[in-house]
Amino acid sequence: MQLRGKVALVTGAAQGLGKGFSEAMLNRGAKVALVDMNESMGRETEKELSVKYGYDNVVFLRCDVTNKDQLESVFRRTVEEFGTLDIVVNNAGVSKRSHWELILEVNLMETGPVYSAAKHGVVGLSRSLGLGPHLLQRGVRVCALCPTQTDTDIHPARLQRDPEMQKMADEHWRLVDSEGGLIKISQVVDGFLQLVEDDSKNGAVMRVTLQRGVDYQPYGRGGEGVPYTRRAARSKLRNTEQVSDFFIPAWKMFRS
Ligand SMILES: NC(=O)C1=CN([C@@H]2O[C@H](COP(=O)(O)OP(=O)(O)OC[C@H]3O[C@@H](n4cnc5c(N)ncnc54)[C@H](O)[C@@H]3O)[C@@H](O)[C@H]2O)C=CC1
Ligand SMILES: CCCCCC(=O)CC\C=C/C=C/C=C/[C@@H](O)[C@@H](O)CCCC(=O)O
Repeated sequence: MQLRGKVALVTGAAQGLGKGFSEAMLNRGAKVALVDMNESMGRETEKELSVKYGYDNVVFLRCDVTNKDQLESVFRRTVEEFGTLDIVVNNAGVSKRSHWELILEVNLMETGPVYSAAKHGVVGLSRSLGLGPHLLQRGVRVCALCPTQTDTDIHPARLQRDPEMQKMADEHWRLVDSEGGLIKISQVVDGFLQLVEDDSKNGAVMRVTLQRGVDYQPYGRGGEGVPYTRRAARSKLRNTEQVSDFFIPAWKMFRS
């Protein structure tokens, strides 16, 4: 997909990876709706990117993605603002204090596993949507991008106000060091652009790591997903057994 003239909606776009993805698409001639719950940082980013890429090409829309009404509204407003919507980047993720403190209050030890379980859910959902027949038939691709530890504010560097938090932050940084440090946002953005621009990638799960750079998570088959073509979409509708690795067992059970 050529990005020039396309319209994208990016959640969590005020900073970090979301801002990086937004800027990369603007740089290639797309228009971007920056969606974020952090109004002050969102406005700052809107101003910065508007000055660089044109006021007509960038808009900030405040939204907490956990609020269904707000989320529906930003989709509507993006189309009102730019006339259409081609790309959605579901990037918003919990960051820093509010969520960390909430989770820590509940149970310090649960933080890692809960985060990891939630992210596995996103991968499963993306593959299921991408490889299923319904979106494919409409020409919609869905992919997941899994970067390793990246240099953004999500890391608990500043949680050093009490000893427990300090301990957790130390453990976190030990893990990061053992993996060779943080990867740069620009390296993840390079992977992101490949995923968006290459129409043959659908249901794919891209990894970006220090060790291997950009590669794809292999699955039983179709690790890089299934190329989108109208023919593939039609054949998928005829042969539902090909739908996805996740869907197949349930489908077989249902038929027997
Ligand atoms: N930085 C890293 O090492 C990695 C990050 N990720 C994921 O990438 C995504 C982006 O992370 P970073 O850029 O590192 O984080 P970040 O903390 O730098 O930025 C996250 C942005 O999302 C926004 N946000 C959070 N909750 C929101 C909500 N409910 N509604 C709207 N906006 C919300 C925040 O205001 C912030 O602007 C997250 O989903 C994260 O889990 C994945 C792998 C590695
Ligand atoms: C203690 C819980 C921390 C949870 C929040 C974060 O740290 C934010 C960072 C988000 C995701 C980090 C993912 C890291 C993955 C690496 O462990 C993994 O990519 C290493 C893979 C190495 C390889 O396969 O070559």
